[in-house]
Amino acid sequence: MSELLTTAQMRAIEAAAIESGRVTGLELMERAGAGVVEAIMEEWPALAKSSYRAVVLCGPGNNGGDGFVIARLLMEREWEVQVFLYGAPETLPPDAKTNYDLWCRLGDVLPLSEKDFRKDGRNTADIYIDAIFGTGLSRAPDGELAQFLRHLGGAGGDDYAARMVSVDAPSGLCLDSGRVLVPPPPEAIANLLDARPHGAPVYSDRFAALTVTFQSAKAGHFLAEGPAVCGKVVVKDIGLSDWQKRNLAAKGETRHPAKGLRIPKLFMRDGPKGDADPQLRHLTYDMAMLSKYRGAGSHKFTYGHALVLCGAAGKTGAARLAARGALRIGAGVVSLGVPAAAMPEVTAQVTSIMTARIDSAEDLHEALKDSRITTLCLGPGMGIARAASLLPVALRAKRKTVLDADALTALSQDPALMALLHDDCILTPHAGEFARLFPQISARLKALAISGPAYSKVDATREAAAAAGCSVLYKGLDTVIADKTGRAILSPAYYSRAAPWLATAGSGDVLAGFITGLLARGMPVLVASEMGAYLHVECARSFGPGLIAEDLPEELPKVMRALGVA
Ligand SMILES: NC(=O)C1=CN([C@@H]2O[C@H](COP(=O)(O)OP(=O)(O)OC[C@H]3O[C@@H](n4cnc5c(N)ncnc54)[C@H](O)[C@@H]3O)[C@@H](O)[C@H]2O)[C@@H](O)CC1
Ligand SMILES: [K+]
Repeated sequence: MSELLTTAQMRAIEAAAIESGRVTGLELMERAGAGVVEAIMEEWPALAKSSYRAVVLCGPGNNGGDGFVIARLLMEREWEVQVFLYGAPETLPPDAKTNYDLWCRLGDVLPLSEKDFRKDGRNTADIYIDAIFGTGLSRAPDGELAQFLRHLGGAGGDDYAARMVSVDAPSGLCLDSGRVLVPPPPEAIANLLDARPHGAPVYSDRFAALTVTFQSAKAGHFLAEGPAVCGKVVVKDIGLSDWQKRNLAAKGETRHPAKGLRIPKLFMRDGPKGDADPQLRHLTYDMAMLSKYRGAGSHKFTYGHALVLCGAAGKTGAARLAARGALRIGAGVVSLGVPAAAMPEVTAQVTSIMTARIDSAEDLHEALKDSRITTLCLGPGMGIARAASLLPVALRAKRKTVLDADALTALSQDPALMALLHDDCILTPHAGEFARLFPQISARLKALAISGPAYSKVDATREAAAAAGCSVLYKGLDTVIADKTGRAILSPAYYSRAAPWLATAGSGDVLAGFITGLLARGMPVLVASEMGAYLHVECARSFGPGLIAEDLPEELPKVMRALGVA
């Protein structure tokens, strides 16, 4: 598990390092600039072999300072370098000003305007360095600056992305939320053409080929539009790990010792955003959890009995998928709670999964007298009316409970049901279900972002979990899982973990099943949800294109073996 930092945390860590006297801001800036040059040469080895032309676009803060360092280091490699500066040199912060002065001994600086850039910069460089804004972006750029950034982002038809290297972030991207703060052109707002998710039809897609960030990735690289605009993200160590660790330890948090164990690449950050002194917590889990609940000679009920409530005849596939997922991931026993009329259909399709006739709330009440049923799953293919009628009994039973699909719609229609949610529930909405359950939170997330740090999917999921009084897994390529205390985990299916073929009918049902199975094995809700989401993507990646939902549970044994699960 690696942590994502917020921009405030990054600033705090940098400040602590500088205060310690062991490193100066100027040294950090030099390391950052050198890290970017190194990343460029690693990405395009041919560029290391000769001298080329670079255009470096510097902004008014320390991101711009990094830009001056990069310009100087490239010139030392005998590159031809053209530098533009947005803003006045006198107002640069001290370290950036020092590097500006150093650069001025080597070359010119042109004021950054779209006109000058078009004249002197456009299409003339092998590499463009975008060092306009990094973690300090505090509001939506406007006027000419916004227009220029849109131009860089491809709005005018020029495409710089293949040669663009962004320092820390594509300028205009909020590194806390992954939202592009650059507003759409006025005419697009006027015409309400702003139809893209997160309200930013701004950068045509990819802004940069490569984004080089420092010390640790930031949440914005993985959320919302971040992955689309960043290209590839490379993290360069600038020697702040001592302070990063101390920053965490100071909060009384410890990292789980992952001795020799393979830790899945998951990203997590914690603590209320915007805090002067935000918290980062480590979730103490690793893949050993998957082995932990499997002991030789144990009885099947040791691993829990999960009950998946099934829908009407003709609609039972979704619950069967969930049940299969729960069984494959290691629940000891999985039963489907089936209406009488659907029983022939279900029994014709399942073998190791048991069935129980559950037509009514009374039937469910009876079934739950069996205390060995530790976990419930409601929603997939259930039908809203059946979900609404079974939910009161299911929720009052206070078992570990996964609520998906129709159960979420039923919940959203009845505040009395929402009030029954408890600590051991996990809601797994996609964006549409999330909007039905939490309309105000969803509207805030979709609104045009005008200041940074912008409201993020992490914020929204935390707020939803607090409002619902249980855990929430907000699905998407940037899945976020949060519990009501604010612990949050980002489980992205991006970059090296991209699995576009996971967007297939029934895939969400299998995810609900995976989480159900892990809960049945005794894992805490947040851990089960996170691991379920992680394994879900791993199964899709392992299977590859052509995947259908049925394949996901069947891929699990291979994935778990590869992860070293005993
Ligand atoms: N934090 C760290 O540990 C390090 C940071 N470094 C660099 O420093 C950057 C952060 O520097 P800063 O905090 O100076 O922030 P930035 O350089 O990202 O931007 C801040 C400047 O932009 C202005 N600004 C913000 N939003 C604007 C808008 N919408 N329109 C016009 N002006 C706007 C601010 O007024 C300020 O002048 C990082 O992204 C990174 O590139 C590196 O030098 C190395 C170490
Ligand atoms: K930048």
